[in-house]
Amino acid sequence: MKILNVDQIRALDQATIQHEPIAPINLMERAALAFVDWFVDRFPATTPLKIFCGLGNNGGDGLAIARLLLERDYPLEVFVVRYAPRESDDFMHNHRRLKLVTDNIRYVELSHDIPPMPHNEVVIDAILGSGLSRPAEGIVKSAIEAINRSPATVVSVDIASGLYADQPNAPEDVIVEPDYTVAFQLPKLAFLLPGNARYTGDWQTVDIQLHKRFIDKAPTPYYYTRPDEARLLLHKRDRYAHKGTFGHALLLAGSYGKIGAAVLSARACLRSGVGLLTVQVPGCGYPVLQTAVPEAMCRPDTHEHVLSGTTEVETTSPADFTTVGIGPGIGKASETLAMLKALLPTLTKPMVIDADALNLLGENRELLDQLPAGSILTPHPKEFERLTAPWQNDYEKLDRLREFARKYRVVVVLKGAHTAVATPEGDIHFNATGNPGLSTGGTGDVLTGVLTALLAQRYDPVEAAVLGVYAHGLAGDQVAEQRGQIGMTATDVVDALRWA
Ligand SMILES: NC(=O)C1=CN([C@@H]2O[C@H](COP(=O)(O)OP(=O)(O)OC[C@H]3O[C@@H](n4cnc5c(N)ncnc54)[C@H](OP(=O)(O)O)[C@@H]3O)[C@@H](O)[C@H]2O)[C@@H](O)CC1
Ligand SMILES: Nc1ncnc2c1ncn2[C@@H]1O[C@H](COP(=O)(O)OP(=O)(O)O)[C@@H](O)[C@H]1O
Ligand SMILES: [K+]
Repeated sequence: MKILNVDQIRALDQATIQHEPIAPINLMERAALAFVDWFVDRFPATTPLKIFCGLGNNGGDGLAIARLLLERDYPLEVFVVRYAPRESDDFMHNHRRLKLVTDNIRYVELSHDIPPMPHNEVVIDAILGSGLSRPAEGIVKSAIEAINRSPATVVSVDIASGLYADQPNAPEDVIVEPDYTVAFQLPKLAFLLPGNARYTGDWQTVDIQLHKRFIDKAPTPYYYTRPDEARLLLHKRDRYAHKGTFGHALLLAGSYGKIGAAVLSARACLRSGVGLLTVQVPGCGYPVLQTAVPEAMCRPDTHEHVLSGTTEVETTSPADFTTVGIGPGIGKASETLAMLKALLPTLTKPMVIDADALNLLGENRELLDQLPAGSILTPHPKEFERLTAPWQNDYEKLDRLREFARKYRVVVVLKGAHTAVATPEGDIHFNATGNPGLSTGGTGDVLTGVLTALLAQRYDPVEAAVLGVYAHGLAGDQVAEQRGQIGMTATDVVDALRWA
């Protein structure tokens, strides 16, 4: 699913109006109906409502929503926040329509016009939408502050009032902090950024049948992966396949005290369809790995505590494996850095790089040029910062991410809520699955195993990253459903991986 910027959304609106064709006021009605369909499923018709409307089209939506909810017998009051002398045409049209069915419209011009909003009420926020062009001030600011102070449940129409859809807000900006946002058709880029979590609540999109061909043609670097889109990426298994079909992966993982990372990664790799797996661990990890993961072959490093790259019995060289995954639990010993330096120039096929392997790259940036094209890097934000430089805000972070992926021709999986997968072409795919239960040690090691398995099966690296991140988050969601987020462990996530 594409994410469009505000100018494109405006153009999309116009394209729908012209090509369908549909009158603007009827498109607004369709949007209001879609909101109301969402709303009535969640809040019974006895819920007292206060609907705050601005003077633009977001306010027009609010007025139409008010009329449609009155038809469904909700007890409600409408508050028009009158911050300017100018109203949009469709606002005025809906204002006239609403006045025909209720006298309960009040005007908020001064602070004392703002009503109390007790905890049993629902507030619908339709003050400002995607047309926000400057920070909220005056009575708009006061209304937003009052909404945020109130214990009522808040639902924002299209986007929280005061939040920019595709550019950074200043830290001092006053923005509605909703419990829910119901957005029209497409998510806004702002919804996917960690700094905006307070300003989106639980957000959803509702379909208002905007012009599909316009969306298909609109250029954008930003995508949001829906479950059906992710599932389409899954390769079918050939009836006559054998284990060679699914590749032989080499995982370089673990150090003294962190052999568990190697175990988790190896188990996840095996649960993600790899044909054969060899794991190289420091000598001390050999009995652990052979016992915990009997399906994997194990080659012990000659070094007892860290990876140095040499093995007792010289076997296949890393370059001869279908792919290599490196990083979970490896630490940053000088021997391990030496191994990485020797390894990179020998590899040509895309590989997976995680954890301390990324930190070693950050400290030895000349190595970045040696990464095989199409490799997948899986930093969390701190690791990504070590690879680049600190950023001022989430938008700058996205720019960094796109630049980095383009410059080194790699796929960067920036982990966290709505993990962002940046491609060598400079696109970013945001993930929809996962939950804060995954914020527990070892889940990143699991992801490395998953991605290594997909590269071994010869998935295109971008598809591997998008699909792997989706499946990993989905496993986390399944665990959360069965046993809750708080008790989730990385092992649970491995066991919940499903590929169907
Ligand atoms: N696109 C779609 O698919 C559909 C969109 N729909 C709906 O339309 C909404 C977008 O509508 P919109 O463009 O009228 O924007 P909205 O935010 O309501 O008001 C802008 C006005 O407010 C003003 N203004 C700006 N900042 C301000 C501030 N801080 N304080 C005070 N004023 C401020 C601004 O002033 P100006 O910048 O012109 O000076 C302008 O006059 C969208 O979110 C959705 O709800 C649906 O109905 C149908 C399908
Ligand atoms: N709040 C969250 N929502 C969704 N996914 C999350 C959240 N917190 C963490 N995760 C996921 O959990 C994993 C954590 O990886 P990482 O930080 O490397 O941990 P570790 O190194 O301990 O395994 C990543 O895949 C990340 O996307
Ligand atoms: K709003």
